[in-house]
Amino acid sequence: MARRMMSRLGQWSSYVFAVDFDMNSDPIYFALASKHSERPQVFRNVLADEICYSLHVQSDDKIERAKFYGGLKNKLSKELPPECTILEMSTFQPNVKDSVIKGYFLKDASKSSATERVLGELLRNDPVYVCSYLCEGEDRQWSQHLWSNTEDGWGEVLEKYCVVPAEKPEHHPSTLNIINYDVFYSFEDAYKVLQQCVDIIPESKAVLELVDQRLKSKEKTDFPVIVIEGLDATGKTTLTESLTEALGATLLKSPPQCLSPWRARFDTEPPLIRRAFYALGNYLTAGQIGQEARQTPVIVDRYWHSTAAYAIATAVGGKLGNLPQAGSEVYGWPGDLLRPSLVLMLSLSSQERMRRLQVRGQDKTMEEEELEANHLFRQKVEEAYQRIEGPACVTVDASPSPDQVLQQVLLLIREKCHL
Ligand SMILES: Nc1ncnc2c1ncn2[C@@H]1O[C@H](COP(=O)(O)OP(=O)(O)OP(=O)(O)O)[C@@H](O)[C@H]1O
Ligand SMILES: Nc1nc2c(ncn2[C@H]2C[C@H](O)[C@@H](COP(=O)(O)OP(=O)(O)O)O2)c(=O)[nH]1
Repeated sequence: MARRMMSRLGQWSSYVFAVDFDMNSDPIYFALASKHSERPQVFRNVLADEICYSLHVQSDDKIERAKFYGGLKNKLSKELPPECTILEMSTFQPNVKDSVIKGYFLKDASKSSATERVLGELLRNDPVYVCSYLCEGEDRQWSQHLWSNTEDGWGEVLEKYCVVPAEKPEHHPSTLNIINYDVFYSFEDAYKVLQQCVDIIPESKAVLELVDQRLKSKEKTDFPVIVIEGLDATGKTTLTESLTEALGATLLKSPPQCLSPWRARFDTEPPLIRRAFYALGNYLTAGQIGQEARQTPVIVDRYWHSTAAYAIATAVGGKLGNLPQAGSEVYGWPGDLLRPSLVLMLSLSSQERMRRLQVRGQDKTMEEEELEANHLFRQKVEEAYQRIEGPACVTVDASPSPDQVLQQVLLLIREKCHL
């Protein structure tokens, strides 16, 4: 396995390695070469005399890659010495979609053999991991050595490459694998992921059986379909309930009630599997919308915008500016997913939203924790919401009283949906 991954420099000369030393700045980019092209400052300014390792998950099966990578950080944090810093790392071909291999860069200041022992154990037990050792030679040049493991520990150096600085690519590596890894743009693509999970996640079978019985949704609906979107505690539940009453509408939500028994289970899975679950939830809801919109207007509490916005914001590392540009295909609407008549996005100041979260007092979901703790994540979710098209969302100020928000929204619906 290790040989296959790093067999020939030719295969790797087109790859770049990105290491996130700091969440709020660009990664450090470096490449491998057969000889040093210039004195690489690439690490001088970030590494003292630590020993560094790069650890990748290399498998042709994307479910296996997702599962191994999903559990790896936890494993490393538990087993490595505390002086060993674990940094996100991507190996990719600049601007080549689907080319990203995710891994970790370990800066080991522990001055002990514990790190090598843990990595050796990892490589012996799971051949899906590939590990390299980076060091600075006497000539003060950096090189990367692919290590194989043998029964009694680290084996001989398999391949040695020179580490040289690499240009910052046009697109942040985390944007290269969004399609069909973080966001699914067809029923088929999402369905296939859960089909491949049946052996490792038994609950997938029950979800697929429900999805197989879903109602087929039509392109056009007889009555308007209005989706209410927004961050947690912006007032979606309050508004959707009063709106349903005011319009004599049917209230639906995504993921639909029938998936509730499995939601918490899939929330613990890596993005590839979790987002496929939510995508299938949207298709189930679409079938219900199609049926209900024959008799009444339909109000939906979260739908495609939530699925795509949270997935994109979670996938894209680093700064807000790393999000794919507006107009990118990642913000497109799935061609086979029912389109609503109107999507309203409730907008609220952070302070008022936090106040409402506290007042509500419910447990916070993992993503709510993230939204609260991480201003940058929240900004990315809000920005991604705004960039999604087909239809785009219309922003509504949710800070007035519940009744004033309701009146404002009824006016908008009358204007846009002629209700
Ligand atoms: N317009 C409003 N003004 C003041 N408080 C509000 C308003 N709308 C909702 N609230 C209160 O804010 C809290 C959150 O509201 P709600 O549960 O409707 O938000 P939500 O968007 O559905 O949250 P989540 O997405 O996390 O379920 C509740 O305590 C609710 O009573
Ligand atoms: N509904 C929905 N929620 C999603 C999706 N992807 C991520 N989330 C996050 C958003 C929220 O932080 C969290 C809870 O969503 P919610 O639908 O408001 O849950 P609930 O609290 O109403 O049951 O899940 C998604 O695809 N759909």
